[in-house]
Amino acid sequence: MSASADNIISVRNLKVGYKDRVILSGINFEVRRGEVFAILGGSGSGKSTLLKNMIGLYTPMAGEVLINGKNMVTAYGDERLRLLRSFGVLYQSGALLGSMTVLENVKLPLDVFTDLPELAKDLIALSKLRQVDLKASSTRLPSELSGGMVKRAALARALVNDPGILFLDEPSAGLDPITSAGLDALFRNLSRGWGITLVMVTHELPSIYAVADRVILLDAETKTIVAEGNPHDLRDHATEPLVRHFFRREAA
Ligand SMILES: Nc1ncnc2c1ncn2[C@@H]1O[C@H](COP(=O)(O)OP(=O)(O)OP(=O)(O)O)[C@@H](O)[C@H]1O
Repeated sequence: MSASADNIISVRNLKVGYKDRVILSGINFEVRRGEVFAILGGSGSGKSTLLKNMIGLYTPMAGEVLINGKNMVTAYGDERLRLLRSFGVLYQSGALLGSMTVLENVKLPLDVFTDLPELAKDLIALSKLRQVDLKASSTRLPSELSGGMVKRAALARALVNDPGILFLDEPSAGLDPITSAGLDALFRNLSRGWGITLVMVTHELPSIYAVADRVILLDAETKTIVAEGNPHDLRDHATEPLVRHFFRREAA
């Protein structure tokens, strides 16, 4: 089997930053189909910047982001649109529209990208709400939901186009540990049960150990990746002080 057959995302020699300020360079890694991949690092190490460059919100200074073999950086027109539709994104805030019900929020991408009849859109959106265990709240407004429920509703919306890849920016930010653990279980189910590839930015160690198959650790000082691998292996076997410290800071 070729090394690339299982890779759904390849990041090659990526250099990212703002104006002429380089935040990260020499970034190389692969994300394997179906895995939960976490981008880790201290505050300001460039996790969100890397994610935003991967999903096409920013243009890298150099390098490639291949998604299903297609370069996100240079894709334009219909090819770019197809690439954008091949993944979902869960933003940190959830970004639900306050004046719309949960169901209407989840349907939004179908309104934009398809001309399906309303009934079909309702059925698809309801099936996604069931997938995240939120079907009973479909007629509620976002203001009537808890923080964890807002995340689930936003997740249903990110899943509504049946993406093969889901990008998540700090999905547990601001949630209590129990709600956060519930979301982790949902992420595991999306990966193991539905075969969706998850790429998440996080610094919640319990979540990392609970769901991530592989991780990269970014470092603001050297502006690059300082460790890559399974988080349990890195915790138990890493010898570099910086890496040991990151993975053991809260571990028993
Ligand atoms: N829009 C922007 N314009 C200029 N500089 C930015 C912008 N966004 C982030 N930065 C800078 O880029 C660096 C990396 O920020 P980034 O938000 O990617 O880090 P992070 O690892 O996600 O941090 P955190 O965990 O605190 O969210 C920081 O020095 C930050 O000040």
